[in-house]
Amino acid sequence: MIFTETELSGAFIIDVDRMADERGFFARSWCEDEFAAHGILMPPLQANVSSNPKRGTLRGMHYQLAPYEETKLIRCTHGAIYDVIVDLREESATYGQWLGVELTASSFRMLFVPARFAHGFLTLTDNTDVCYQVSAKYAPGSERGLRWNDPAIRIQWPFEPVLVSEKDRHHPDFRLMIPSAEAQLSE
Ligand SMILES: Cc1cn([C@H]2C[C@H](O)[C@@H](COP(=O)(O)OP(=O)(O)O[C@H]3O[C@@H](C)C(=O)[C@@H](O)[C@H]3O)O2)c(=O)[nH]c1=O
Repeated sequence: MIFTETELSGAFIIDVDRMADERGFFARSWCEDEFAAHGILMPPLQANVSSNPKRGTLRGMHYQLAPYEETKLIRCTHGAIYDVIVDLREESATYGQWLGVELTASSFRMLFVPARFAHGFLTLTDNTDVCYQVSAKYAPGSERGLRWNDPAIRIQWPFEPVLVSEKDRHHPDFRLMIPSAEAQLSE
């Protein structure tokens, strides 16, 4: 696999390393050793599939609180998505910043989402399927979300979504943690 770290540390774009022959190609899409070599320890505890008949469907932006923080490995298996993550690690130099990556079924490209990031996607075509493995179990009481159009984050989506769940339309305003005056003075 070919790992490219993004400007949000710990988040990787991962391309498959194709071994082609007359039948097509073979490639790994996950490998414990290769992930560990990039500092990623990700026991896949659950794998999910998300089917989206309509272009413009938006799911997100989701995360789970400790101790159920999840890493996720996202892949589009039919159609195309604009996949977005937001760094929610308060101690991070890129806290509050977002990153968007187009993932298409034909590119086989994946996005690795570190723990303590919000994640969501917008479907770019009809009949888009997304498969992803996650490193923690589903913990409904620890689920949190921020709105796709939260003014504190200002994600630039390629176009306005046409279908967003009731839950995702009503996530509360996100409050960026402002470093304390004391911490700012000591910088
Ligand atoms: C995520 C999840 C949902 N569910 C149930 C809850 C609900 O009845 C139904 C649909 O749930 P949601 O509306 O939360 O589904 P969805 O909006 O597709 O949620 C997903 O969005 C993407 C962007 C992510 O990153 C995922 O981690 C996950 O949060 O499925 C489970 O049973 N297990 C799960 O792991």
